Amino acid sequence: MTDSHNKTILTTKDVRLWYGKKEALHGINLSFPDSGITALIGPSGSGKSTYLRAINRMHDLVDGVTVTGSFDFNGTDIYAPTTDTVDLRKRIGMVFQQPNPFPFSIYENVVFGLRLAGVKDKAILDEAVETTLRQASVWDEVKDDLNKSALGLSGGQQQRVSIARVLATSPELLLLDEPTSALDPVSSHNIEETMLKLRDDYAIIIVTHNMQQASRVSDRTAFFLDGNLIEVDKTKSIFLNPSMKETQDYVSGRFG
Ligand SMILES: Nc1ncnc2c1ncn2[C@@H]1O[C@H](COP(=O)(O)OP(=O)(O)OP(=O)(O)O)[C@@H](O)[C@H]1O
Repeated sequence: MTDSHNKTILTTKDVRLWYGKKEALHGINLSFPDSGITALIGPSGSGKSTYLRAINRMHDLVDGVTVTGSFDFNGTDIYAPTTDTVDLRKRIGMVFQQPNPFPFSIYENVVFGLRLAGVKDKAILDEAVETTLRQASVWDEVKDDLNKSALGLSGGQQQRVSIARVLATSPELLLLDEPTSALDPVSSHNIEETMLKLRDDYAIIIVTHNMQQASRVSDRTAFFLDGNLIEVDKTKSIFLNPSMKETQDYVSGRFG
């Protein structure tokens, strides 16, 4: 939750980002508590995903992107040249719109990051598999099929296995980029239940187009428009009593 005893896990200041010469983020100042869910909402092209991807340096993989500003993650300067991005992405896990299991067994998907980190002890791996699949609310559905291919699962199950894979490396922050937009309503509901289960133990940032989803799951909501952060507040305030006219227009469906 986001009450006053929360510590801040991430502080971003004056974040600007250019795709080539085009400035897509115009100076975002936004901080996040160490637990609870923050939803990023706003019309298409407002910069939500661009901002989210900047947090774990996903833009490093794309030519021509320039990022400036400060990103303080629990004392780590995310963009310092000495920051190891592999380690960073373990600490800041990301779940994408399309479930993206590897073409391996369910078990091997979940332990992928642990194996990369050199963990070999089968008891530790087994325990991580059960714990994270339970956290991701998919254990009961897959426990008898751990050695079967993850590609044989439904989209919703694949997405929850992807969440377990991210949880297995003990992240401090989870980034979810429209995690339910490719899923049917029942699978989306399952993912929302999973998020609600995780919110006390993890800091979670979710980009969503679905305003009902933002209002159901998030503690705080940040409204983006044209590469600017218009306002951030408790989710109830954003939906019922926003400070800014642009937010009011968006949440009442007047545009976007
Ligand atoms: N790889 C890219 N190259 C050039 N411009 C890009 C790229 N990705 C995004 N943009 C531009 O940056 C701006 C912000 O896009 P972004 O995808 O972050 O918005 P968004 O709010 O997440 O939108 P959506 O809800 O549609 O995903 C848009 O003008 C978009 O066209």
